[in-house]
Amino acid sequence: MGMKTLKVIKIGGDIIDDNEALLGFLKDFSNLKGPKLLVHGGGKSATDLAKKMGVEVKMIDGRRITDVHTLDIIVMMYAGKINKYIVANLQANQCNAIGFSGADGNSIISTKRPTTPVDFGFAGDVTQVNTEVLELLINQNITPVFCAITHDKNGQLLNTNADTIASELAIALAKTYQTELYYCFEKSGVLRDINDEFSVIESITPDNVQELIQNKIISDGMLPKIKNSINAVNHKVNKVCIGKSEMIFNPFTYFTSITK
Ligand SMILES: Nc1ncnc2c1ncn2[C@@H]1O[C@H](COP(=O)(O)OP(=O)(O)O)[C@@H](O)[C@H]1O
Ligand SMILES: CC(=O)N[C@@H](CCC(=O)OP(=O)(O)O)C(=O)O
Repeated sequence: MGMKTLKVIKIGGDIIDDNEALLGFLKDFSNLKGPKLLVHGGGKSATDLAKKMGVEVKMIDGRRITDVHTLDIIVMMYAGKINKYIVANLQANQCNAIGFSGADGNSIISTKRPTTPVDFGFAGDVTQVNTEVLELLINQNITPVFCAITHDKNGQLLNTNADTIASELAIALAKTYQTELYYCFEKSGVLRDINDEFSVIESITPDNVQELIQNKIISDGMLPKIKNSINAVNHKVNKVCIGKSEMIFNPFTYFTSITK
């Protein structure tokens, strides 16, 4: 008997910010058959709240510099408000879901990033993913919903980019399932010209990615997505797609495919 297919789906700041879009997505997601896992960001909501609270926001290469005040804000926003709202609305659609940070079930352990060349503060690089609890749930048709928070096993919560959470989970679960990784965001894929929705790059490989980064076609928030996509295809993830969430539900949608 072959392995079951697991879909790991990541949604980002733009869809989370738009309540109607988010509820529409959660309805479609609930109707998806088969094993699935959802990862959400929420960077935009965290930035808005930080500004309201007078906490300075700094991002470098699509990653947040997380000082002690920012850490409080992101834990409240990601593991609290957003995660519980998503789980409640999956329940409203008869999708039995359970919310996770990396501390829950000891599922994702990380270490604080080295402070050179850039000090990102309380940001964690993933060192270990434990899938036992996740597999128990998934096999009972319960859907894990992850926020972008990990822990260091010494009581410290750390901020980890949501794109990285998604790829690390997809890679770790690839030993049990055929995994497919979907990065959903507001554009139709990786665009050759950021202002032209029709300029979707169909396929990106480890061979042509460097050129796209050097030519600044890929920048900002697309950098973590692409780096994590390449890492995933290099570690037995069967399929990696970047585009609008429609790509999961409608076979006629354009998107960018990352392949080996
Ligand atoms: N070539 C590109 N194609 C599409 N988006 C790009 C590209 N280069 C940079 N970007 C930027 O990356 C952003 C997506 O990253 P981010 O804002 O972190 O999204 P999310 O919150 O969904 O992870 C886009 O909104 C866009 O501004
Ligand atoms: C370290 C780091 O950058 N963490 C991210 C985690 C949230 C995230 O990735 O949100 P989006 O997917 O909506 O961008 C941040 O705080 O912005």
